[in-house]
Amino acid sequence: MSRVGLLVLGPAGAGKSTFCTSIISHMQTIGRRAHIVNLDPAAEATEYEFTIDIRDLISLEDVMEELNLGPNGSLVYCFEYLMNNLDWLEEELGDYNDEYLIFDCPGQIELYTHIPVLPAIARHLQTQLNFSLCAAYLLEASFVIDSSKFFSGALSAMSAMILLELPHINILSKIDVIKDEYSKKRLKRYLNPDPTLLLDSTNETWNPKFQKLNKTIANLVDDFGMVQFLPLEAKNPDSVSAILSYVDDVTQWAEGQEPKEPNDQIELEDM
Ligand SMILES: Nc1nc2c(ncn2[C@@H]2O[C@H](COP(=O)(O)OP(=O)(O)OP(=O)(O)O)[C@@H](O)[C@H]2O)c(=O)[nH]1
Repeated sequence: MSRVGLLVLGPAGAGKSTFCTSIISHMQTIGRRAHIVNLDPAAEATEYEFTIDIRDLISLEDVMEELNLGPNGSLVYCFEYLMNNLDWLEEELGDYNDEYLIFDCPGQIELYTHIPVLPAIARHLQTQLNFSLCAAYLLEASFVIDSSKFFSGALSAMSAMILLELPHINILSKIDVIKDEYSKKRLKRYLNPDPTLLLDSTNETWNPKFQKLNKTIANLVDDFGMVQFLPLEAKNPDSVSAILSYVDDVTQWAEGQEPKEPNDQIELEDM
């Protein structure tokens, strides 16, 4: 039986660590064992202790100080160091066989959208350590409910999806922040959006000379089927549970364990 791992990705402040701790709470409630693997060498303490912590291998502060690098260069160095010391990760993961491992990743999305370090680590987890992995890409709902920002968010999510080549779900986080009726209506439109329709409102506000480019991007997003986002309110156990059951479906479907394509949309009313 393979081990299950969820890679939690997304820009800084999208709510990744909060989501990870909410998963642990949920798992405790349903009597399933889960652990956080912290892959952020600059992480701050969270409600739950990290079971495995990259900072036991290397810390961002040390790299910045010793190599005189800035924060981003140091982060890349830390990941390359991890890549060259995968036996450390292998040893740390050794004892957790039938448990759920949640990999909390750094918010510097270039680690999974530009350079192939995290994809290489994911590949190692799959091929050498027998993991079934799924990637959850978080974007803040309040950021995305604007057409031009939607496209930039969707492109970053798509870039991660293409580089990682993992079963992938997109999540709109912090939906509880969206309170007024007008924004709630907009949110619904963005959970299962039609990129070509969103294009119309983008073109209204953008310089006409970009219309052809906007159309090409909308078609690209449409073609890749990057059109579904799941709503998340991290402090709402029903919301976390709905996402985890979706993750299970996506992972099992990708593994060919269940001939069922997970395409049922989680409705805001379900939560
Ligand atoms: N209202 C609300 N706030 C949230 C939610 N999830 C996270 N937050 C808040 O958003 C802020 C950032 O959350 P984090 O979980 O630290 O975000 P992160 O993506 O791990 O951030 P980095 O580690 O910097 O990449 C914190 O103040 C959280 O309390 C949510 O569902 N609702």
